[in-house]
Amino acid sequence: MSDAVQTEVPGDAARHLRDPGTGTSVLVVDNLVVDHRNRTTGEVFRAVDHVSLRIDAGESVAVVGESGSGKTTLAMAATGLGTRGEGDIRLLGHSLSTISRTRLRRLRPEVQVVFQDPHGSLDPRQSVRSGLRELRTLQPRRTSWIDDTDLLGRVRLAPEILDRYPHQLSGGQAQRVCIARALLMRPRLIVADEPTSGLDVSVQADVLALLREIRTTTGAALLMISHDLAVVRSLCDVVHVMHRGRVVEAGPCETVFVTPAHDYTRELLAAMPGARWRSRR
Ligand SMILES: Nc1ncnc2c1ncn2[C@@H]1O[C@H](COP(=O)(O)OP(=O)(O)OP(=O)(O)O)[C@@H](O)[C@H]1O
Repeated sequence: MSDAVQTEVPGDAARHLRDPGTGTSVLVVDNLVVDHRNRTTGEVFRAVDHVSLRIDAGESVAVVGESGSGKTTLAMAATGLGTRGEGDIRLLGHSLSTISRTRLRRLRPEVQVVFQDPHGSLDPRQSVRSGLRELRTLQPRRTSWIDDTDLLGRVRLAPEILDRYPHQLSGGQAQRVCIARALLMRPRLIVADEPTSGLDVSVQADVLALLREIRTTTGAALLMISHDLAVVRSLCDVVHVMHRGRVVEAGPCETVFVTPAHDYTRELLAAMPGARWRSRR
């Protein structure tokens, strides 16, 4: 597999993609193409168009772009959770095109996804406690490192939450429960798909701080999907800017936000002036 470079990724920003793999990559995506077919008309829509990216252990990588640019399709295909597509994907050292179903199943707990709608991610019929019990039954060894009370403490929730059902939780509490469930699995990669956009502004910063803390304390890599450059700025090392299925610019956040090379990135930044960085030098 080559370390493919998007030809349209400019100058220094491409360096991250050109660097040879260090052997510690949790995810390497090479030239991914994903098409969606409209079931009624049969029309094919290219949602991801020859995209490459790499996430090393402990690294925090963002994919930004407006709604419909293909971010979620990319993340789901790259982690083996969505439409497979064409191209080479190596997840935790395994090629998704040749991996056996059994091995992929074993790999699943290593990749945890936190979605935009926390209530939609939780089973409404299960209390928090019974939801955690179910995960523990499925993965007894992996989950034995922490008890429920300490786990909730890690996401700053009181033990009383254990006996609540999803409808009895605020959006922020429900998202913390989702993060706790992900954390329980001791994942090597957390995919956060717009994890704060469904939440009140007042709790968004808390959830971001929590994700940052979890990254630091567990060493898990993070793939952050967002249309919000301020969120990316607060959490990520590297950003890939997606536009109509293609990565138009990629590189360290500071480089991309201080000296954006592509018109589309400049438009995104102009729409959100607070996200623009001044050089730290
Ligand atoms: N299952 C599907 N079938 C057909 N088209 C799809 C399917 N899933 C996504 N699409 C289309 O693919 C394109 C990319 O969608 P995707 O959800 O990946 O974008 P996104 O950047 O994550 O957008 P959003 O932020 O709104 O979720 C969109 O035009 C969407 O309508």
